[in-house]
Amino acid sequence: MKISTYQPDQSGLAYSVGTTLDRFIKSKQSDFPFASGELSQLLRDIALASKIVNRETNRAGLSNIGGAFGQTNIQGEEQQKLDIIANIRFIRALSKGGEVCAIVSEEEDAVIDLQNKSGKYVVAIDPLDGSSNIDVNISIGTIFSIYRRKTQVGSPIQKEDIMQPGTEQVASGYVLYGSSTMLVYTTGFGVNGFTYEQSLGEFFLSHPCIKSPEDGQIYSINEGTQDEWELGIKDYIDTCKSRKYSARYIGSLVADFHRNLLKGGIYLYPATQKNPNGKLRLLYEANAMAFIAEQAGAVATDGNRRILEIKPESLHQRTPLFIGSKKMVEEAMTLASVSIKSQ
Ligand SMILES: O=P(O)(O)OC[C@H]1O[C@](O)(COP(=O)(O)O)[C@@H](O)[C@@H]1O
Ligand SMILES: [Mg+2]
Ligand SMILES: [Mg+2]
Repeated sequence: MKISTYQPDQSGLAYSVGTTLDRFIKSKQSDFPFASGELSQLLRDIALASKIVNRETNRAGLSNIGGAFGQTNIQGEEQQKLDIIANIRFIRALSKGGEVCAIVSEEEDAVIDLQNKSGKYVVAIDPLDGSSNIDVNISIGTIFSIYRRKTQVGSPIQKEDIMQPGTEQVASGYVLYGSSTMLVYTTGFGVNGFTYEQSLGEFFLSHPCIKSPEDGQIYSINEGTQDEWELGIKDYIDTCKSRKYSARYIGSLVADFHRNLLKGGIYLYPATQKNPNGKLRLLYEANAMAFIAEQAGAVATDGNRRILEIKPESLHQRTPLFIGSKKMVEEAMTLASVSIKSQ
């Protein structure tokens, strides 16, 4: 009887592509000396909710879940039905999972206190990112930030549990509902991407140890607001154009960020007259992406400082966001500061 010894994947990567998310989370627990499995469970809860939202987005055109919901959120934005559905699905999964004590959501005016006496974690979430693209079958996403609460577990939720700078995140990530569905996250030990295999209902490791190129030739900005940009931003975009860089703007932060993270590029959403503090929200958009960016060797700033160092003052506060390849963001910021000095 012939016996051949199994030759495991020779890629030399710590984790062979094809590892399930579950196994990966389990194996990464060793990164945390005092790990008790709660963060792992929380990541699984987010993955579960994203599978359900993925199903809803895939069939949005078939069922009556496309279109507006007929009410606006605290930011005055018209909520889409899928915004509401995603919000409900994630809140339900996080509350059922039992690891979370409070949730900050783009679609909720106030902090949701889950009355969970044993929950250690606070989650800030953008249940559906890129809402303007929902009904036109363009990539959309979900963005999440995870913090450990600061006050005693079981005690009433305090401001200090919620208003934490991005440097305090224990994990962050996003789900991209695109031509394929991906979950990309970090726990502070690098960035890994998982692709959803619909027929098996599993996320598989497809992009281990993501590193963002230091430089790139892609810029992502809504040029429709260029008359309102600071001089330096205009100069930088003109420089990109003079170098024949590619303009790529999907209008979904998750999708624009993901492309630029892998290929090299910069996403810019500066202050405008309509959004004097920028458009993106610090707690559940900018912080999560900034943590991922920095863990992948990229950069995220509001024009003056690291996004992660901003001390939050209000739940839905906005911030200008310049995020992407190190050399590109640094150059954009240099031009911006030069123009400010010359004014
Ligand atoms: O339409 P604009 O002004 O270019 O803004 C697009 C940006 O706004 C957002 O849609 C805001 O996120 P939401 O869709 O979650 O509100 C980002 O995804 C996107 O990058
Ligand atoms: Mg968003
Ligand atoms: Mg949203």
